[in-house]
Amino acid sequence: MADDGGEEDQLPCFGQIVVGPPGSGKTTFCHGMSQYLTALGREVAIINLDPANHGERLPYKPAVDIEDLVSLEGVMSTLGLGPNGAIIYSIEFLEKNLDWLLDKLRAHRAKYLLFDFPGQAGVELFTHYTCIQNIVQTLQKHDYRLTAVHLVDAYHCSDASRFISVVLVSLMSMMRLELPHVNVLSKVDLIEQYGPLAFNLDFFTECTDMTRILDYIDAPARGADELDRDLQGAHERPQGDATSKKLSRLTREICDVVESFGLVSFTTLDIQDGESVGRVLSKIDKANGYVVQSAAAAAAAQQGRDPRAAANALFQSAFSGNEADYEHLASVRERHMGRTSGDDT
Ligand SMILES: Nc1nc2c(ncn2[C@@H]2O[C@H](COP(=O)(O)OP(=O)(O)OP(=O)(O)O)[C@@H](O)[C@H]2O)c(=O)[nH]1
Repeated sequence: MADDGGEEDQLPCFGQIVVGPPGSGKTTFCHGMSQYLTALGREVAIINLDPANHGERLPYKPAVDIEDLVSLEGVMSTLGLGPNGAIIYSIEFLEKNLDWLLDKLRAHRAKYLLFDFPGQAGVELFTHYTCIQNIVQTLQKHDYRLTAVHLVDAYHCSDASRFISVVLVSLMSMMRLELPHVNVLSKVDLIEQYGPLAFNLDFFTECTDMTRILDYIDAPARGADELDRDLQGAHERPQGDATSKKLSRLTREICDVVESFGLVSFTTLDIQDGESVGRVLSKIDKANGYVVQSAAAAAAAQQGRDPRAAANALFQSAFSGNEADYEHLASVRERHMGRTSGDDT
């Protein structure tokens, strides 16, 4: 069934695996990204692999829906599992029935695919189970060229401990999925609401100097001046107990691990801002090679004056070059952060 190798199976198929913690904006991203891609002239199919996502929770109409294979409510009532256990069971059930998915996808091979993965139970699914890895590897074997898009709510920048945790989860998802990877700080339009950040936004997007954030543990939403005052006061206070010393050593080690891999960095996203979505897409296209394929197609179609190929070629030239990233970060700071960031690094 799955390995028949019809003619359409010979063509590579491009897409995105959208992952991230619960509420990070995955479903909204799939919906917004599909609208953006459609406007660019790409035909899109959204594949809903989150069994908890159905009915009114879904803003888009999925081309393939895991609900047609396994019902979350059915699993919960039949096996007496809670929501997390039922999601894990459902994804493992999908892994065992991958032919079902491959068959469903066959009708959409000519389209650009967006896979909406579950967030609930998401961390366990990556750390303790191999089902998502196996699903992704099988798709790759069938020439699905995918970029993992890992969304993290920008809210986590407002607290040092939380930020270290999400960076670690991002690193882990990069290592476990083994896909081209784009990490995204979502909902950046809300960042000003969380109060002053300890550092400029570039600190959180680049993640190159993680150990500097250690001083801000348990000191959320305070600027550098305020923190300096507190740290001076701390010298006069008795040292913390053995547990907190161990905890702070562990946190330092985690930061060292993240830094020494040198893999994690983020790009920012406001899903309602087309320019912001376009920047994220340009990174995704570079990561999975779509940009190369589409350039070749554009060149081939130029003689035939295919308008879709021309639009894609225009898109590429508009979003090539790293200078644009710096300009974009500056514009995010100006629009959404005002003077809320601290240390001017
Ligand atoms: N302001 C703002 N809100 C956003 C953005 N992206 C998502 N949201 C909101 O964040 C909430 C959660 O978004 P979802 O798309 O449901 O998140 P999810 O990751 O799919 O959630 P789970 O399926 O529970 O894992 C919704 O209320 C969205 O409207 C954004 O860029 N800006």
